Amino acid sequence: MLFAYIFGGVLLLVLILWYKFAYAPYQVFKKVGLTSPPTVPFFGNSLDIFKLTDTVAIEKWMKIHGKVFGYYFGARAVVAILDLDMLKEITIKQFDNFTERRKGDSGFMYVLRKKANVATGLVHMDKKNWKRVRPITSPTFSAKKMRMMVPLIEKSCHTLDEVFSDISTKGNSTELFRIFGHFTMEVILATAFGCQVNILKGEGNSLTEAAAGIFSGTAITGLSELLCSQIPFSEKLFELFFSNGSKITQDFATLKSVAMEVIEQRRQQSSEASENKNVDFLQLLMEARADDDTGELGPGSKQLTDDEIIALCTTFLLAGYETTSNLLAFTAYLLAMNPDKQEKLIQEIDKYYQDHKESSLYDAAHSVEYLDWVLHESLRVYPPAPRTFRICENTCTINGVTIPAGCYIVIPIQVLHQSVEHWEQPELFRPERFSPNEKESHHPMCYMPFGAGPRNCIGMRFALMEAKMCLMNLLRKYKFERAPDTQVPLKTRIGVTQSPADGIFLKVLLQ
Ligand code: HEM
Repeated sequence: MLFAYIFGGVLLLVLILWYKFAYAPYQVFKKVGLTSPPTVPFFGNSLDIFKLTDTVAIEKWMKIHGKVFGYYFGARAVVAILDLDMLKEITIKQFDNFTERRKGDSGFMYVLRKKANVATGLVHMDKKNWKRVRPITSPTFSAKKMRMMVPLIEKSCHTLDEVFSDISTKGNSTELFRIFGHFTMEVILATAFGCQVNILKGEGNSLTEAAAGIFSGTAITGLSELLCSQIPFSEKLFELFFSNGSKITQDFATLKSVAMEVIEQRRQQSSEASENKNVDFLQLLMEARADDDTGELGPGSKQLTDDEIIALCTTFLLAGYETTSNLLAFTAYLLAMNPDKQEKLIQEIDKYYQDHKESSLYDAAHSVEYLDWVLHESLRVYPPAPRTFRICENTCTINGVTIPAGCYIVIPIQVLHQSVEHWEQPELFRPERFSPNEKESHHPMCYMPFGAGPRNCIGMRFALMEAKMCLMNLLRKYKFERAPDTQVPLKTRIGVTQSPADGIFLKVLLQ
């Protein structure tokens, strides 16, 4: 009798587990007639994603299931969309139903932020808060405001020049991804945290260490999302595991306390003459700040709390540092591998300076058209953000496809950029694709390195300005050359961003 009870109990438990982890989550697409690859209990299709990366897995599934299909990341239902008209509906026309990108109030990063008391930044912000905060933040990225930050970027460009001068005399190949990483870290810490650091010259401090620590922590976000999708109490486990004393929690806390200190200092200096004022994101966001810092601002409020300012600056660091260093490193690689294109760019730069001897770096960087094409083509070949997401708020039907409420939509940027349907010989680096004549012939939705619609990358203008100034300064003097240890073809690592898997080894030569 006892045996029968135990057997019955075990059977019931197995049935419940099977229903919870192997059956119920995987009915979403069947109900609306969307095809999806076969699932593995608990994991859904995530094992393929861990093995291949989502970009490669989507390319593989697309060949079987077409331009719109579903897959499961753990228990999370994700719809992959490669149909350009549908993408336009989702990112632009029906934006109000697809405003959110990812659930900001779950996962490993959320737990860390919560522990360090750092609020959610723009990237993961929910619809209500995003609708209030984005319009306040957007003006800080206007062309006029960006220009005010030029001196901060120029400073790091000059230091980078010294580093390159040193490298070029040695004549051997150098790993450039790390160096560009130091450059973009310096720039973002100066512009977002108001802190002048000299990482390019090998000087670190608690802030640079904290920023680097947070980046190493993002490596486990995929696994944490899988657990959170299946097991609701996973966050509690993370909270226990990453105690207040853990390194990464401390790193978040360091960023917060540095930013808080700078805010306090600036407030004390606020009575000083306005020409002494620092102009950086922190300052611009502070000027949009509420006097009454209760944190209870209404939906129409045009002001930010201190917590929101710090969360935004942390987001700028997370979203802007690695993406821009990837762009610079990939561009250097592509120029070295395509010497004719590099030669043309150098000639265009020389020609510009012959006619404008006294030009500022900013003006030069924005006047040489070919540099713009080169960067756009580099972003097409190796998009630093290889995908982005939206969440479907209410069940809807677009172009005959029903998308259930709560589903994530993945926009596979990298796959779109490499599609033979949209690009002739997509594997070739051909900046001329972005000349005014050719540009018109592309559907706007097949190229979106900075995303699309009202929730696109807020830092696009800043990233392009920084990359242009950096390359313009370097290519006046130096050129990149393939070395015996340059990896061909280049292997990339696709995590939160796409980066060179083993660095970028190139020679840097004086022209
Ligand atoms: C080459 C460099 C960069 C690339 C390729 C890039 C790419 C992207 C992409 C694809 C998105 C998602 C857009 C969407 O879902 O439609 C995004 C969002 C975002 N990016 Fe960038 N980004 C870059 C640099 C920066 C910089 C320098 C900053 C800040 C200073 C920044 C801040 C942000 C923020 C805050 C968001 C979220 C916007 C929102 O949800 O309203 N990014 N970026």
